[in-house]
Amino acid sequence: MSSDHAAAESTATAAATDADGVDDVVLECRDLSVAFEMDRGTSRVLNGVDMDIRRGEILGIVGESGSGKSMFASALLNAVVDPGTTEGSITYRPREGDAVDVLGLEKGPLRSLRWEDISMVFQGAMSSFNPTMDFREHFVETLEAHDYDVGAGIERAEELLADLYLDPDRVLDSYPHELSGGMKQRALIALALVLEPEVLVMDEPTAALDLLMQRSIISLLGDLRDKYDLTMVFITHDLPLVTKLADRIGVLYAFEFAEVGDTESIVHDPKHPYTRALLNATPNLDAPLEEMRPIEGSAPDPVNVPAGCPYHERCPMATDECADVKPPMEAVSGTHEVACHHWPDVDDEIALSTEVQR
Ligand SMILES: Nc1ncnc2c1ncn2[C@@H]1O[C@H](COP(=O)(O)OP(=O)(O)OP(=O)(O)O)[C@@H](O)[C@H]1O
Repeated sequence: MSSDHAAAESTATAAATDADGVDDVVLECRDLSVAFEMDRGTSRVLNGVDMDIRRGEILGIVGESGSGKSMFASALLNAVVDPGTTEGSITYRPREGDAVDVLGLEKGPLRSLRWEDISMVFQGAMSSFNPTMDFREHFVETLEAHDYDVGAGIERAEELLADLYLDPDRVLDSYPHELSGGMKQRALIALALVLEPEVLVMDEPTAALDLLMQRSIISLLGDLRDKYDLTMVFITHDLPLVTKLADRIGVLYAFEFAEVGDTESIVHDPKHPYTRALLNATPNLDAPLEEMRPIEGSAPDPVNVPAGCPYHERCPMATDECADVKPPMEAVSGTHEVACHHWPDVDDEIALSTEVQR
């Protein structure tokens, strides 16, 4: 790691070094911010985020609605919509070749990077299929637009569709309205992988599906990661769902990471009061209903994030210090970090009422 990176190691990045000390980072975000200028002020919808995404991992990103999850996903691909501005840096380190400054790319190379290196399944993307084209035409169009060999690409599409437990011939010859939601979503994942990207970013990919289909797609994603050596970023508001898949989890609160750690630590030993609240508010079929605690208050407005710790107005542990001083990210362990002044006391102060099943 170069010296300019070393300075940031005390932030969410240390948690990206695995137990063996391996530090093979595929996407490195530093001081990443997204802002929109509004009549009533600057809306900072991602606020100076540091994150290292390790090659081959599945990173889950969770948080309430409006916490900045989709903005983080869009920023990773330098795909924030106008008039939003993205600042900071994102470095993509391919397996082979030079590092790429994602935010500095011109239009053409950025377009290639987006499908060929870092691919994305956007929220609600299922409805973006062209209803007048069958799935074969969708695959061919994507392959041709990137100058890929169509024959070889369709073979890969067939393999991917089969990996996703779909009948390749049937899907390729079907129109979007002829497939169920679960089948369409799997076809979309195959399309996102047809150009052999190294990283797949998924924003709420299973939100529109029933519970059973969600669970089966989750297990298929794990298989795909292993087979194709993928790195995945899985964005969701559904903490129990992501614990079934992710190696690490980043908890976003008010456009910043409140806590980042290996999944075991986040689920069984969370140190941020917000993560505890999120877990305690999580519906769990095995837990008694009276143990569920909705999170009181509402998420901050991006134009008016409170000073100090952004969570202090909702936090049962907040003190004057929390209102005045923003807590830095601190290491709980080599794979777990939290931004809270009072994390050493959280075990005594906020009980975990429900046990999330992994
Ligand atoms: N085009 C836009 N212009 C201005 N503000 C926006 C725009 N798109 C989103 N925002 C704001 O950015 C903030 C973060 O939104 P984002 O979509 O990232 O949240 P999220 O965590 O993904 O929520 P959800 O789970 O509801 O999708 C929100 O306050 C939202 O209102």
